[in-house]
Amino acid sequence: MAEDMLMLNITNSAPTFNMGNKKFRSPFKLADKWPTQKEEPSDHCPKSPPIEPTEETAGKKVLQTQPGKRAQKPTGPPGPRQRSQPEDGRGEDRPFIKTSSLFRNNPDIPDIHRSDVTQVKEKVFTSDSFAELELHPHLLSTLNNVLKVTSMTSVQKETIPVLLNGSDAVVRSQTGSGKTLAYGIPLVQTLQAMQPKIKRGDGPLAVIVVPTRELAQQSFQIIQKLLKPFTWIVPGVLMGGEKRKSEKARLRKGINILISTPGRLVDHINNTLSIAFSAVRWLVLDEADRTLDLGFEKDLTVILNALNATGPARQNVLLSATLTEGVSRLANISLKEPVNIQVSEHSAAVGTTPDPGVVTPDPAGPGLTDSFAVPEKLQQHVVVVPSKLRLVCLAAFILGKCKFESGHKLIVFLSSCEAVEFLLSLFTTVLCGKADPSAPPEQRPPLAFLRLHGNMAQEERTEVFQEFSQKKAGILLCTDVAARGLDLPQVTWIIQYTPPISPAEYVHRVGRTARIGTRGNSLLFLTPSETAYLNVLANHNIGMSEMKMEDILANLMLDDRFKGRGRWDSKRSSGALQQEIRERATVLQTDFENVVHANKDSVQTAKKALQSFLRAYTTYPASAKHIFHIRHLHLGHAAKSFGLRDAPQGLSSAGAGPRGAMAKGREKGKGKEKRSPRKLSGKERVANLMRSEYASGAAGDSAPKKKRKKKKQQQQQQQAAEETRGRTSGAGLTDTPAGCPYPLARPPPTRRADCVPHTRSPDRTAHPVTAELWTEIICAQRP
Ligand SMILES: Nc1ncnc2c1ncn2[C@@H]1O[C@H](COP(=O)(O)OP(=O)(O)OP(=O)(O)O)[C@@H](O)[C@H]1O
Repeated sequence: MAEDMLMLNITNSAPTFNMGNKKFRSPFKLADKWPTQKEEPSDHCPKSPPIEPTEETAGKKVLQTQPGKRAQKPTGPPGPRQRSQPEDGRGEDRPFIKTSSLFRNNPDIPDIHRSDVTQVKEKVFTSDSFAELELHPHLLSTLNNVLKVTSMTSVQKETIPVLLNGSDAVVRSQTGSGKTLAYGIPLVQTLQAMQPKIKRGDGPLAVIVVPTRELAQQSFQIIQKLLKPFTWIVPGVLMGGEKRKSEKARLRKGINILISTPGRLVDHINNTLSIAFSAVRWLVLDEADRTLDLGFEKDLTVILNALNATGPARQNVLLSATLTEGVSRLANISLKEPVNIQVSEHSAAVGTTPDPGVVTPDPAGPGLTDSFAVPEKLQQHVVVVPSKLRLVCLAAFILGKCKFESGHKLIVFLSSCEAVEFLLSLFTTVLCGKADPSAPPEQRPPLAFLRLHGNMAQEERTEVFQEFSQKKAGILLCTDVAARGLDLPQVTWIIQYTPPISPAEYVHRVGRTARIGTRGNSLLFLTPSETAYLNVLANHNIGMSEMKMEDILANLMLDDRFKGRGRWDSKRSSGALQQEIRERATVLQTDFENVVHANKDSVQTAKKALQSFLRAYTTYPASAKHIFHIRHLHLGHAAKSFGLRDAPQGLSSAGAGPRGAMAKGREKGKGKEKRSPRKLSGKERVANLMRSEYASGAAGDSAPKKKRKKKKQQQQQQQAAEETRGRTSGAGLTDTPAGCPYPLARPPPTRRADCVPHTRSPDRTAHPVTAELWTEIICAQRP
């Protein structure tokens, strides 16, 4: 990545800047960041040697300046000017900082017109009170006094009577609409009324399966509150990361409402003798589309086998904000005459104005029947940012919201655990800096960064989850492990720094804000080559307005730590302002690069983060490959968004980066003998990508290969035995309806669970599987 290079000389002033009615003084002297030439260079900030004025490298111009010399005027679109010595002579003893131009050689940003998508609407609240239901008076008072809810939400009004009636149900309603209570209330009402009274020793009467540990904890807490007056019913949570031994002890004592992640439940089914499902009357699959995903297919099959083997008639409930018709249809044929509950009005016709540039549904998309409702008070935005500018743009947005405004709580979604760790460390170092004790408190709101991803120890995950829940302001950097179900109060902004793997995941991510009728905002980052994704979202009735990158970068004008040449004042032209913004962005990028290149370890961390980003980029489903293809990425520009000055070498070995892809192509072309790995079939590819940090923490997830193989063999034997039991007990397989994913009422087809490789995706979360693909997989596996 031989970009045009600039030499910057950073002045050591701490000026003030006026914007509107805000006046800010930089809390830092820039000398805090860059030592003078007289100082010993620290690890953090290597001394830059004087550089020759101009050189040509690999056919590309490299511009450099020397103190007091004006840089050669660049051609092409305006970039940040070279830094010359300030006229007042300040900063003469500063070293020059080498940085490549951020604003050159970027792809054009296409015009995005306001979309003409009509959003699917859902009314959150009804005027009906819980008192209208015939609930136990203690349950009613718990709702009013402990949970502080009096009137029902729409989904609760529709769902509770159906479930109290004993029917199976498939429930779809928007995020944050109260689905947990929609199943929780009838569940508790039914169980408390059972005669003879439930005893702890009866074991599980209800099994609630949720995809993540945090959601398991959250659901457990809500059920626990509902059970307050009914002390004889014992709830319990089983989840990866917790001590199996203590879970086994709790299972031995008895758990009546069992909440679990799929993998950990399977772990106990396989290894805990005291787990018995003979009394189970309820099965709830929350976030059912995720749980029915191929990633959890094997786990769910084991769970259903165990439940079907001994249990009595059972009520099944499937819930999600994104149960597509395909998933519901497949569930319908497995459930016993389920009632389909869908709160949204499905009238929303999507305009198809043929103007060029207008975001319209993709005709090749899944069809309008798969439209998703998003909260009405959610303001959705998109910003198109060239790769090179992504890092500074995200930083500028965070600074704008969390440093110069107060009361903002942000969740930033990234595609890999490594990227989360990397950005946490980089932002903490560069953006937080040292607090200025002399600044008034309102001018230095804390930039509190937290992180949440699947590679963290469970204790820490729990701590972070609770800490962020209680915080009034802060930034949570996370992977999709936080995308589903989590009810984190007062989140004001959802930032999708890397686009979601599917429109459904988009809906769940943005659903962490604007919950239960409150206001919220979301911002989706796309690169110029990814803007077609807006059409895909439009196809699901998701529309948004554009935010300009320049407006986000303008937040840097509030932060004099990243001051440019120091000549700009508010009276000068807008061109000068734009110039200053660009200079500040360059200063900030330089700062990032200096931190990254401070030592070998930090460079290595950045490379790892880049590599994981590239790997995650290869996991978009085939249907989205025309938008998110690794070949569309410019490796050098992507590297810059990880604070790397150049495209790193050697990524090709992972086969992940564009170079990897290109290298393969070259090898092929030269007719080298080295054979490329066998091309995976669509099914294999999807299955390989399935496993992720959604995984349960079951032993198999982290066990070495040999151990996993042994475990797999054991599971196969066990399964074969279970199947034999199923056949002999008359639970025939032959009448399973065609296309049925999970015969919830009877055991699944022979050895189906063995057909799909059970591997972890490196960083990405599981792909949602389309109904068609699902049917294809299931049918292909039929004996
Ligand atoms: N009837 C009600 N009145 C007021 N608040 C409610 C009511 N029901 C639920 N809530 C609150 O709404 C919030 C969201 O509820 P919940 O987490 O169950 O939503 P959800 O539909 O499951 O969301 P997601 O699809 O994201 O999982 C919670 O804080 C819950 O306490």
